[in-house]
Amino acid sequence: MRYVSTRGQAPVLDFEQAMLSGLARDGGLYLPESVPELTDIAALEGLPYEEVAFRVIRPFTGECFTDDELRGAISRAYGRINHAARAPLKQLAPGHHLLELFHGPTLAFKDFAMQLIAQLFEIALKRSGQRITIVGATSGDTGSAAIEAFKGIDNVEVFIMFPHGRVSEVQRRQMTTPDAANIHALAVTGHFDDCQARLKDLFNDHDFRDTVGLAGVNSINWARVVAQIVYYFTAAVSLGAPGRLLDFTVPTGNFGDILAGSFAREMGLPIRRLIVATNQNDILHRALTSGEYRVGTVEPSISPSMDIQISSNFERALYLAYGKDSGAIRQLMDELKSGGFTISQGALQALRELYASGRVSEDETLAMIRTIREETGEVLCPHSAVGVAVARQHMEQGVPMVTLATAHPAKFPDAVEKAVGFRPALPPHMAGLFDLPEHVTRVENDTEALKSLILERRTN
Ligand SMILES: N[C@@H](CCOP(=O)(O)O)C(=O)O
Repeated sequence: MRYVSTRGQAPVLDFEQAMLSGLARDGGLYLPESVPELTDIAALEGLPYEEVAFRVIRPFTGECFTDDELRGAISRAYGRINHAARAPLKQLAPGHHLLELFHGPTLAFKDFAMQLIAQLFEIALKRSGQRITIVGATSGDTGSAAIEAFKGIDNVEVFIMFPHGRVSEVQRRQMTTPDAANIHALAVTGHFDDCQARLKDLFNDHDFRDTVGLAGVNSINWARVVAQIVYYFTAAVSLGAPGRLLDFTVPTGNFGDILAGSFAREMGLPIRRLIVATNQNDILHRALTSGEYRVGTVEPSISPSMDIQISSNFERALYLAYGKDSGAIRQLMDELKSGGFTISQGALQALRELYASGRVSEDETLAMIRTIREETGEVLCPHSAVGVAVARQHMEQGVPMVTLATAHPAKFPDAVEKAVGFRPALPPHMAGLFDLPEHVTRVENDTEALKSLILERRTN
């Protein structure tokens, strides 16, 4: 299996090289050259999550990992998800199902990919003896998942940038309280897009990149996306796939999770539509409805993990919609530097054949948390509530809808309390979170300052 960059000017790599590279050297994102078809989808019915994961991921890894290595990594990763089904499906209403992705150690869907790639990184680095520096940008959930997955792993130093004052207190404490020598939490002055832009600056400085052995664990890393394909299969098969069409609604910020759904469809899963659910930071909804991808100001919201305007993985969706024309993608990404671009009619039509979208205000999000609590007793996190609200706008008779519940409500107690009048309890393994000392460094939104800090702090 070979991986190519969306911008067409970086070396073609295998899975392990693409995983360890993160961003391609031409600034693009890696994608598989072709997508393997999963032939016997019906046979997945009733299999343990780990077995489905192996069957879905295996075709993407090529010769990079033996079957035993991959099975071992999967089993260690998902052994940490605190639910027998790993990604349980709950019925919210007739025809509407919630896919709970928050039973992992950091209570967000990010654990599904992060736990696995940490295992794969460890195998690869042990083999090569290479030492790497992971730098990540987070609006709240990716950072804590990365820290939890990579803390204490040999040969890996981790720096996570989060926007100062713009993540929930639980998310911040998850990143600042781990006391591991290889972890560095950085509170950046600015918003998530600033953090992600600085991250790309670091990758695009090839001298710095090579000096520190830079690696990325955001969903710019293809390995993140591939691990997230799995739960589309487990959910769909338990609802009757491949014999039944279905829709998924995905709370969306950086477009990685929903993009994974598009690959599940390419592999043969009968997904009719993937519905992008956004909060007031609605660039994706605006792009899909108007064809104009124009960057606005990032507005803080009660669903902070989706407070994103420049959605990294949309580049992969555009590459596919433009018929893999990397020249066109280079041109669009150039225009993005001055604020945005117009999607061509052909590409927009291709995108709309698969994606629909909706936007939910802050009040609608709170109202949906309340409504679902009243109707079902379930308490949703604000991101999942955005998803459920948009899903309800798009439901069609006879087509089951699955909404991804991306985080546990206890990560966002202020928003939940505002909606339903109480603060959900953290699970027992996180009970001491508010008593632990925090370790965090304040950093300006400045690439050179970041480089100096990383060079000074790294021990590898
Ligand atoms: N919503 C994310 C932002 C980064 O997304 P990623 O999927 O590219 O890592 C977060 O919570 O950090």
